[in-house]
Amino acid sequence: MSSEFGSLLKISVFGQSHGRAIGVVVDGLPAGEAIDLEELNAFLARRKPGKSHLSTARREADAPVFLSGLENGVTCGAPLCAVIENGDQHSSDYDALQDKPRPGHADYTAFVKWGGQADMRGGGHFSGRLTAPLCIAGGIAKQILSRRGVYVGAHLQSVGTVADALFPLRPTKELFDAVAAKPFPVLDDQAGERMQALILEAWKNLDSVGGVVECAATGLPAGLGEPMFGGVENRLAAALFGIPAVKGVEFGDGFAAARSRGSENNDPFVMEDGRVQTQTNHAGGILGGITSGMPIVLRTAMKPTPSIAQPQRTVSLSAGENAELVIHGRHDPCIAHRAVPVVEAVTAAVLLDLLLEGHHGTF
Ligand SMILES: Cc1cc2nc3c(=O)[nH]c(=O)nc-3n(C[C@H](O)[C@H](O)[C@H](O)COP(=O)(O)O)c2cc1C
Ligand SMILES: C=C(O[C@@H]1CC(C(=O)O)=C[C@@H](OP(=O)(O)O)[C@H]1O)C(=O)O
Repeated sequence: MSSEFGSLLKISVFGQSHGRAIGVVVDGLPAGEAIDLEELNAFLARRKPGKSHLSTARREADAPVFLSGLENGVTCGAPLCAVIENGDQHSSDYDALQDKPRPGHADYTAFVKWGGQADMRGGGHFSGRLTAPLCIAGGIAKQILSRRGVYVGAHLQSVGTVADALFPLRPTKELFDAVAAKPFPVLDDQAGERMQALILEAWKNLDSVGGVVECAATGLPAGLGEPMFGGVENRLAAALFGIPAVKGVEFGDGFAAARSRGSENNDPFVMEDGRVQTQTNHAGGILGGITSGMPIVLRTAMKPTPSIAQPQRTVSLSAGENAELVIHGRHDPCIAHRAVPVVEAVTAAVLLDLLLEGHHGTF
């Protein structure tokens, strides 16, 4: 199934942006885990639409209802199912798009694949809206991981050409919490101001802008993962590319490593506190697909929002001729800042799955 990922921890996301509800089934959660619903709701609120002029004007409560798997706030071992009702759909915004696919969105490919049956209102099943249930699963995974000393955090590393600082060599839980508490999730607030100005400038010009999310995970043991196709990078990348608008994933220095020398890029091993560690972390905590015990560091490149309000060239599918398209509706002028908790969620889900494998499904 294409909307499902995971090995022992299977996460299946369902629904369409303008359908009645969206939701998630999480199978394989260890039993007996208390889930702090206040903390989970605060996590979901970080992604929620309609909070400011920097995001889509669609307003949703994003309040999950748990149908199974959670009894008195504790996981019971059965598959957990949570749904979020959709409440603020403006489906008429999408009437004209049935015939004229939006450049950069999935309208055309969904039309080809599903023979014109695709529900593309609000992006349908391809919508960024589906990242809300993903955050339910990942928010739960984050709580289970943090109880075991594994912390996952992220920040907006760039918008357009404006860059935030990078995470330090050893990011702490306190740093992750501090960024998560900010209305705009950056390390350097001055860079954050410039990013926000850039997003507004793009929006005023009926345009959109892309960005990069940097994510790190600390506290993982060395030795998780498999070589070749079962590597930690492979597993993370496969899931991260499921987030709409992700067009690139890099680990450690990623593409910059290709411009560096071995003498710069190798991370020297040292004994510290009786453990093998590395002095630098160009590898992003993964060697040969297997965790080294250093923090995992990854970055996702988010493209600029495809739905922009300027006139664009497209085609009329019914007439088979070129056409012009002007999109009316409520869209994010930038996706990347709202994707920060989503990248955390997906990373946490994959890492919990990997840890469960090492512990035969329970730990
Ligand atoms: C949190 C989030 C919000 C998004 N908001 C919008 C939006 O308002 N308008 C839009 O056209 N695309 C938006 N997208 C991106 C589209 O869903 C995505 O580009 C589209 O489904 C095509 O998938 P692809 O870009 O991965 O190829 C959003 C994505 C995410 C993750
Ligand atoms: C609703 C959310 O984002 C939506 C993601 C999205 C898309 O095409 O991905 C398009 C917009 O949908 P609509 O036209 O219905 O307002 C966004 O608002 C959300 O993130 O919860």
